[in-house]
Amino acid sequence: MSPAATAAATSFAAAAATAAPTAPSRGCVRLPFRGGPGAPRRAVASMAVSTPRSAAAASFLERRESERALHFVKYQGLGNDFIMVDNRDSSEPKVTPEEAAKLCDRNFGIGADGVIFVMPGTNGADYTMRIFNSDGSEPEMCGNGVRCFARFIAELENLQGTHSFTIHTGAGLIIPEIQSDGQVKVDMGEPILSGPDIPTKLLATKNKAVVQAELEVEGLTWHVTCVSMGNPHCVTFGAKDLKALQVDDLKLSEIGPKFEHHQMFPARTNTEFVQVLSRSHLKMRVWERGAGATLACGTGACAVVVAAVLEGRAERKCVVDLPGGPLEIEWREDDNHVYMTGPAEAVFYGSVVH
Ligand SMILES: N[C@@H](CCC[C@H](N)C(=O)O)C(=O)O
Repeated sequence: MSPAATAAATSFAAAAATAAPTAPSRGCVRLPFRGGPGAPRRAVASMAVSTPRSAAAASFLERRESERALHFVKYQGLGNDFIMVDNRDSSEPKVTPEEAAKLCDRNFGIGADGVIFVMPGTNGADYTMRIFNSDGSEPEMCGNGVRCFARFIAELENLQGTHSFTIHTGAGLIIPEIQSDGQVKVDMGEPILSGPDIPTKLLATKNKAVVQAELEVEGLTWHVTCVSMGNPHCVTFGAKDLKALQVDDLKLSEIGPKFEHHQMFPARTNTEFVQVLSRSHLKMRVWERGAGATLACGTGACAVVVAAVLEGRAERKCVVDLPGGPLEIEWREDDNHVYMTGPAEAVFYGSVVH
């Protein structure tokens, strides 16, 4: 994927700026916003552009019509942003991990925390979700991504109102439900607590789970609880001999990678740093495996509530504040499933040529 083959809205802006004036009845290149300020940016064009066309406009149109054009919609869930690709016609992702990394680059590409593919269902599920992180690695699951996925399906299938889907993921079957207010509630399944299955080499400390285990990072002994929501998470409320974490004070980009690549995590790890505001209100920052500091992490927020319950710090139903906004998380006692509720919205439509 050539970095020069930038998002269509960018190319489109250039094309529109240089296109010769046209009579409205013959069509015009219209830029791009429909609806109010909150409405998604849509690179919308009436394509009957009258001659003469400028070179920029011509090359834009050729690229747009090329068979190699990849159309995408950018979605975000609490600022965790994804390039969504309609991949319903194939079980092979339309872009490679290397291309995904380039697309996610915030300077030389579109910019995103990951690329998500809507694929045909497998194992009886309605759809399959695959995702590449912004470094090109492939995680098993993505909580904010699955909310975006549900809203993207509704858009593709032109569905209005409440709907739920079964989605096959690397973490098993995940069930998002679009609610009447547009929020998406997701049955995220059961947390995995056994060390080798997370995976972590840290030894179990409590009923086969790794709870408040000691982990040496940067000369400090951190207390960590490890949880998999299909993907691995290391949750910490602080280090020995330090007072309670003030998450805003953390130097995340320095400390985050030390956890991510720690030898105790053979598949690397996502790490959540958490401050307890009350027994039903937590505040966290996240360093994501393969994506770095992001504004939100849905699986991370679920892991945080599970860890807080295991450590006796919080109730099973909490609001979790992330830099991008709050998520409602509940770890239900009756079915052992974790439920996550939060927003997801389309913010940008475009195309790239690869
Ligand atoms: N942001 C996501 C998690 C994405 C995957 C993660 N980086 C990993 O490698 O496991 C979420 O909202 O859950």
